[in-house]
Amino acid sequence: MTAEIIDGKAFAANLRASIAEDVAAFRDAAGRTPGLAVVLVGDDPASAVYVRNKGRATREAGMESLEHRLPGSAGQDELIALVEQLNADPTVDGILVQLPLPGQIDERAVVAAIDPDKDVDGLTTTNAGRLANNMDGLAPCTPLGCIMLLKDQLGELKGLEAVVIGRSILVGKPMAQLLLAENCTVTIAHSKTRGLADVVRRADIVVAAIGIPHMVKGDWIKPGATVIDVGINRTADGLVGDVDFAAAASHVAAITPVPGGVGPMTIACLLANTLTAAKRREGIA
Ligand SMILES: Nc1nc(=O)c2c([nH]1)NC[C@@H]1CN(c3ccc(C(=O)N[C@@H](CCC(=O)O)C(=O)O)cc3)C=[N+]21
Repeated sequence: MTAEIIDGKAFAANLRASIAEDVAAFRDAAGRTPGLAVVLVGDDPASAVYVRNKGRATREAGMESLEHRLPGSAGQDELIALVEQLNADPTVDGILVQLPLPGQIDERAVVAAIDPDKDVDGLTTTNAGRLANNMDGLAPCTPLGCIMLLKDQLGELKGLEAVVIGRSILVGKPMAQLLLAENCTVTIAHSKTRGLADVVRRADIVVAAIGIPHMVKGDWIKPGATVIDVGINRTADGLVGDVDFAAAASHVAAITPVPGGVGPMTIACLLANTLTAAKRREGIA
């Protein structure tokens, strides 16, 4: 058996094209263009590349990209003042503060300042609470993209055993919530989980979001399982995921590659969330 390689890049390209059509319809209905503000503090080169890619994708979808840069020495009050200015700006539908932030800034305080209805990263406690309560809100982009790939691959997810490895606020926890909303039986495993290999062996769906290159071994994964690899690790061998891809690919049903899997979906879902936020602000379904 050879695994199907899930083409996240192609799926994301289709999604972006369909968002671009919806953006055009939004512009006709609302008489304005949806806007995404991206805030970058400092000059970390990897963050600068991500921000540039997000800006390009935003414009390609026909939306306005507003980029704000603050020096790495910026204070927390200065950053929060910028967030509040963006909250009040009627042309801004989505606000993304690129993480991580420099050490002198409390990320939690900055995220808490974002208007939850513009929180296109889904990081505020309000949006986490909405997700936990099955209310309309904005869910984090990476888990949203993973769910789209899983539904496309498997159709109905009801009753499947899903194991999420990782419990971050950005990926692991919201991923588990979204899988639960799809009626999966969900286990969240993490660095302190005992017998991790045997926990993972139960899974029909494995979502790996640990941040350790090739930590998940091929023989941890049940034959015929579907594997979503969220890891993006820069190593001497280039960009690799959290799953030992070659070993898993021999017996799983389907697996996302790194790069070209989840990463492009994250950016496409950021655009989707921005359009969702804009429609809600305009009272368009
Ligand atoms: N507030 C905030 N929100 C984020 O969503 C956020 C963030 N901060 N900080 C950094 C991480 C990282 N991130 C990625 C998005 C897309 C790719 C992506 O498209 N990756 C390509 C490869 C890119 C490459 O070659 O480096 C792929 O996997 O195919 C990767 C990483 C979003 N992040």
